[in-house]
Amino acid sequence: MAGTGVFEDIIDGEVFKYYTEGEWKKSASGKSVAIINPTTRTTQYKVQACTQEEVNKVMESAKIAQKQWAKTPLWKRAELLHKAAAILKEHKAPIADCLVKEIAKPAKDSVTEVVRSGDLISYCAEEGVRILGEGKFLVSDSFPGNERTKYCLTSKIPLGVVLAIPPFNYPVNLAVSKIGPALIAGNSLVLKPPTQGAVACLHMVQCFHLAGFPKGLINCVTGKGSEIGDFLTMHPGVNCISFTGGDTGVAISKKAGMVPLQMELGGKDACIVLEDADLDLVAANIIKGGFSYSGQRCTAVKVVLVMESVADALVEKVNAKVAKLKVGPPEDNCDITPVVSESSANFIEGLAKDAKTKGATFCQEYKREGNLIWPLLLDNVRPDMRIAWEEPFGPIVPVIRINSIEEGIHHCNASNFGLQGCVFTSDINKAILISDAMETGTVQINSAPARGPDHFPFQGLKDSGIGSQGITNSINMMTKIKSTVINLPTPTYTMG
Ligand SMILES: NC(=O)C1=CN([C@@H]2O[C@H](COP(=O)(O)OP(=O)(O)OC[C@H]3O[C@@H](n4cnc5c(N)ncnc54)[C@H](OP(=O)(O)O)[C@@H]3O)[C@@H](O)[C@H]2O)C=CC1
Ligand SMILES: O=C(O)[C@H](O)COP(=O)(O)O
Repeated sequence: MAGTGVFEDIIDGEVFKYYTEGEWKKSASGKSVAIINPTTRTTQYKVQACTQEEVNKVMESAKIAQKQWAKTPLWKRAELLHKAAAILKEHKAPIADCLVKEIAKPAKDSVTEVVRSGDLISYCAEEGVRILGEGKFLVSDSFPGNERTKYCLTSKIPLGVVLAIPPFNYPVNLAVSKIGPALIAGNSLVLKPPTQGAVACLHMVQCFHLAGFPKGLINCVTGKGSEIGDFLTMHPGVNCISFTGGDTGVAISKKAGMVPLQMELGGKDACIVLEDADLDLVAANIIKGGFSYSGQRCTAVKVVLVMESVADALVEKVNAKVAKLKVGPPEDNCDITPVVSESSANFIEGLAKDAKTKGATFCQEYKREGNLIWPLLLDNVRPDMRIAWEEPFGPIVPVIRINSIEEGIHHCNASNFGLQGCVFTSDINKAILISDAMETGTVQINSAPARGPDHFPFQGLKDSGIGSQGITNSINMMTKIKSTVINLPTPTYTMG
């Protein structure tokens, strides 16, 4: 039950509090934001609608706490992160239950997300101690015309206050993928969780609180992004923004000040299938890649580009697997659960209707009950259909038949997105050539796109993002370089 046991402090009546100064607080706004359960379509939880004044205080608190935290030994930072990871995993059940109720994530996937998040935090701690524990030592005479009279010591220092904004579909995992690197690098953290997923995030924040992090170091403000978001991202107290979500990120990148940005945005991940592909493997990966969590993954397979000669056989195999997908509530661990909101379901429906009007082959009847949309494979999709280019973020996968590899690569690269892609073939030489030609941050060979494991670099090109995530890259992105140069009166060379 949310807000009970070790989590009882985070709620007041029926409204969850926000967190700053090491305390759970009620907002002076007197307003709350309802979190609608996608399955029941009724209000499940309520969180505070924080005020701008409260954001100002949070930023000041984070700034003060960061100065002290930057003087905390790396091993101590890591120790606290390991504690938080252990507490998070210890309480995976209530946090997972929040995910089930807030974002209709299947129960077992919800538990997996929380455990994966604990593992991510611990890996952050270990990686941070390694990479932040070393710098560079440069000598001047490696540059022409110089004697060895200068020693340059460089180190990675924190940026200051990191603003973390995760999306609804991995509210815990994509929060800690920002929090862990920020903290181990010596930064303080202000988290603005997605409205759908906010209560799971607040429970996660309580785990950091119980681990004993310094007051003011970690803060969590709640409220609709459309209401409080701009005030946060344009706040002068912010020294770095790490955002994951949709087009909102593009708007933020135009409003933010002179601060480092880490943006993971939308995707239209293409799955290119060659004639020599293992079609059983392909079909299994289209199901896993295209329909997991009802397609609400930025790395979902979002368009299949299959050689005409094997298209019929592939579509038949995929349809047979679609028929076996369990559709229903997340509590029953169904494969296909309600999408996150009515607006999302309406958007998906619009794409399906457009495809229908323009002549796509519906391999299944379109069916929807509330936010629950039955899995749909669309064959004979053409480039004039919206589904060929737009990101449904739903259980609908378009198939475009191609007659050459070049045609597949062209469609993939004509997209404004460039997150991931995948190619299925038994010829590794062709796979590498195609991977090199695909303008995406990652190409998976003979498997569906995926961000995990979380220590792999993860980046979007073009409209899919700025910078690179993955634990090591995130830690480095949340630091800057400081140089100290020692000037000697006369040249000296260290002798053996
Ligand atoms: N590349 C990646 O790794 C991922 C990309 N995505 C993409 O995100 C979309 C779906 O996720 P979704 O959560 O709906 O994305 P949104 O962009 O709508 O929201 C992402 C986050 O931004 C917040 N937000 C909204 N408006 C503002 C604002 N003006 N300023 C600051 N923050 C704001 C949201 O808060 P609130 O919920 O209160 O509106 C939420 O926490 C899809 O396009 C998907 O592809 C999603 C996950 C991962
Ligand atoms: O935002 C997303 O959808 C996630 O980055 C996908 O992560 P996964 O590929 O590990 O499920």
